[in-house]
Amino acid sequence: MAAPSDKAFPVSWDQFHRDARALAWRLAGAGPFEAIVCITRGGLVPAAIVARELGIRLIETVCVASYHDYHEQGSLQVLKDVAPSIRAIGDGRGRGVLVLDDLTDTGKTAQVVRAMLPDAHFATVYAKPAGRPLIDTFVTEVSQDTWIYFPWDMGLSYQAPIQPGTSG
Ligand SMILES: O=P(O)(O)OC[C@H]1O[C@H](OP(=O)(O)OP(=O)(O)O)[C@H](O)[C@@H]1O
Ligand code: HPA
Ligand SMILES: [Mg+2]
Repeated sequence: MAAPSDKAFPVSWDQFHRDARALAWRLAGAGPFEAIVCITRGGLVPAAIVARELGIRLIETVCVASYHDYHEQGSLQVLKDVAPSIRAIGDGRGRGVLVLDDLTDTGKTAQVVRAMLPDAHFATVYAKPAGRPLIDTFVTEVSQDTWIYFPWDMGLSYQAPIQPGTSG
């Protein structure tokens, strides 16, 4: 389970697009990739952006769920495996396949997918130190006690002024 986070790292759509595009620039020299496997659901968003930038049209999902409640990692469940046709790419161990997720935190999700595709190239937009060794390419590292707030989980809301006792 992820420790309750002290720090918040909010990411806007604009920032996420820029960071995902920066990831695509880094991946451009690491291929060629025949297919993307995105880890749902968070991996669907960077997958769309990276696929567009790198001209990849063969997109597969592996469906993994672990954080059932906010901040709490429950038991990790693989709801849908990688299709045999994608597993068969390259040497049958994932060479030539790009695995994408929005972030790695404890690294447990990446570890489960790495067991399916050991030679695939693993990439995330954000990485925390515990998950970092599992990932080949990422853009921004944040500390383990930081919680990343993605734009698809947020909405506009009132912010109290910094100075206590004053109104906005
Ligand atoms: O490195 P870990 O500690 O395993 O955590 C990282 C995973 O947790 C989140 O997914 P989550 O299981 O919450 O599902 P979601 O993508 O559907 O939001 C995130 O999108 C990563 O896939
Ligand atoms: O920091 C995080 N933010 C959003 N989802 C997550 N899932 C694991 N860690 C995180
Ligand atoms: Mg996820």
